[in-house]
Amino acid sequence: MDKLAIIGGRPLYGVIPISGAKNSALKVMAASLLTDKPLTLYNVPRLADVDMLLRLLEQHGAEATFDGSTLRLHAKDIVSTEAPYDLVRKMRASFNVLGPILAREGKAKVSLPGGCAIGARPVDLHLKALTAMGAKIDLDEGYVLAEAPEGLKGADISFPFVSVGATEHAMLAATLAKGVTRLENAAREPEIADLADCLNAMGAKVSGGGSATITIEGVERLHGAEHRVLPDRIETGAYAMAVAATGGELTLTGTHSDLLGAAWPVLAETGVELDEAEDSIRIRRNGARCKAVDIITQPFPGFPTDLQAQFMALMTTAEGVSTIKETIFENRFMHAPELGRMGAKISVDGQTATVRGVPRLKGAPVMATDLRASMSLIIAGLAAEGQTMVNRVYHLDRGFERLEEKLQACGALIERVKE
Ligand SMILES: CC(=O)N[C@H]1[C@@H](OP(=O)(O)OP(=O)(O)OC[C@H]2O[C@@H](n3ccc(=O)[nH]c3=O)[C@H](O)[C@@H]2O)O[C@H](CO)[C@@H](O)[C@@H]1O
Ligand SMILES: C=C(OP(=O)(O)O)C(=O)O
Repeated sequence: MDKLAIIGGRPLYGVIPISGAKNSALKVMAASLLTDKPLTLYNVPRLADVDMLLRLLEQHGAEATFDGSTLRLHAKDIVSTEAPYDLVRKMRASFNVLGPILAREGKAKVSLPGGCAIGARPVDLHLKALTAMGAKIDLDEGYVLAEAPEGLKGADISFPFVSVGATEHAMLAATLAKGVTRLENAAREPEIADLADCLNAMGAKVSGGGSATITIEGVERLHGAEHRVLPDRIETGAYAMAVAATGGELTLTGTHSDLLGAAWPVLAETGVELDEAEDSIRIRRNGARCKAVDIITQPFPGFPTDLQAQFMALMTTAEGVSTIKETIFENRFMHAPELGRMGAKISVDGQTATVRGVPRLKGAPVMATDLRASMSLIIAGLAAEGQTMVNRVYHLDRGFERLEEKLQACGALIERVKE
């Protein structure tokens, strides 16, 4: 298992190009199963999760060609309606092939999903949405068996709470349903609007993507299209927090501040200097320590749960006491004890962590527990005095494209140790 060795305590200076968003790329890739015509996607990040989903799509019959960050997918025929455990268990988004296969073929058998172990993460809202559209759903030996031999039909679906995955799943399935589907209390994450744009380019009739009410008028068939994946807001926020922690100045290109929702004003409150141009943002901290700021994770446009771990790393050396409340996932503080190994003062009580800032962390061996937690350890390692060894970096490879290369170009001493 690879490790990352970091010698910390150096400021970051330079330019980091932001990749396409993993959490959008995976959903628009699943959309390719809705049509027998080619879908060309630009700005697709080369990540372990993308490779894993490609293997799943190929198993269903899609042909895939990757050229740089351009991915061409062509699911001319669906040769298998079954998504096996081994290809679905590692990643949440692979479950979203269920809706497209069911909508196109009238049946699907998909393993229950995996993904980061940050909570129970049931899929009841996904299944209720598909059931409301007329699917007959059974669970058997860890698989969801879904049938809709006459096709799916439009439905009014009101989600009891916001779910990104369930909103996307319902949108994907509803594009080919007979009649109109209305989603209430839909997730408003930027990736939802991106998926709606991609589906519309394919001939779907989706309106309201990115708002709490989404309407999908079903169409007979979808066609080929080209779509550019939006920038990764979590990668953007993570590098912004990295330079806030180490000091220095980074320009992040191919991204913009609107994607960060509440994380942008929160960063400003910590005292870092923020600037933005049309297609880039600049973050600078020289001298004074960051100030402690309290946050509560919320669905977009609130502070994203996927940046909570990275923000906690920043707060470990801030001036003052910060409280961090996690409201989306019940088990997403696994980085706290790891940060503690480096001298961070964090106490966790249920869903709230209290971080008492210390002037400096000290490098230590630490264990990455999930994707975003891993990035928090990288940030802490970059800011800490001495060497940090981050174990289990395969989590990072799921979601941060060319991480070492991007950081090395800005002066970080970070190396992959192959084992
Ligand atoms: C691949 C991908 O895009 N993953 C993102 C997606 O995950 P994901 O789509 O899994 O997250 P959801 O928004 O669905 O989850 C929100 C909450 O709803 C619960 N829930 C969800 C569905 C359901 O059927 N029943 C249920 O109870 C979850 O356990 C969680 O507590 O959004 C999360 C919230 O922004 C991000 O952290 C993940 O990075
Ligand atoms: C939690 C994440 O991924 P997944 O939903 O696949 O576990 C993530 O992207 O932070």
